[in-house]
Amino acid sequence: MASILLVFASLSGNTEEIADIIQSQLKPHADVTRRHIDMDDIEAAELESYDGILFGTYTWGDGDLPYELEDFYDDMEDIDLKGIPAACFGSCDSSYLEYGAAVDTVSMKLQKKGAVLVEPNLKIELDPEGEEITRCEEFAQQFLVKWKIHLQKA
Ligand SMILES: Cc1cc2nc3c(=O)[nH]c(=O)nc-3n(C[C@H](O)[C@H](O)[C@H](O)COP(=O)(O)O)c2cc1C
Repeated sequence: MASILLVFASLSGNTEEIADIIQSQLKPHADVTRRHIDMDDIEAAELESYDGILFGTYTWGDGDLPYELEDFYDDMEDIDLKGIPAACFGSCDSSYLEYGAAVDTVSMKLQKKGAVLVEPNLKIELDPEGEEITRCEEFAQQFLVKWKIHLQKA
């Protein structure tokens, strides 16, 4: 079965909740490896080893990356993700000017390193509730559809 890396940074658990919903959708269709940056041991080079990447992050400071993601992000400079389908998600807070900016930063980096962004960035207001849960499920389902098409072409 083809493999997907579900990797995320989450301090207070909101991005992790989004990751949980995504994981529940992916599970029957792919071999999913889940990594919590800061809690699990993961090097940026590990991103190269999967057939697909789902990357989640919350936003800190003034539209900044979380501290625990900074080294990982810098190390991404030295990897090659050529042609790997990817998508990004994260919990955000609309009371801040730079809404979910870290999600955009990470997705730009993935693309710079050659990954193919197959879904628009998913930004969820704080913890997913009601309609937002459906948006997370649809995001995962859409990713799967495009990911499978991509694998067939490769
Ligand atoms: C000091 C601080 C700075 C933040 N800056 C931003 C920001 O610039 N943009 C944004 O969308 N959210 C910002 N947030 C909100 C967090 O991203 C939000 O609380 C998110 O749900 C945390 O996700 P987590 O539960 O996965 O850790 C900030 C929160 C704190 C405490």
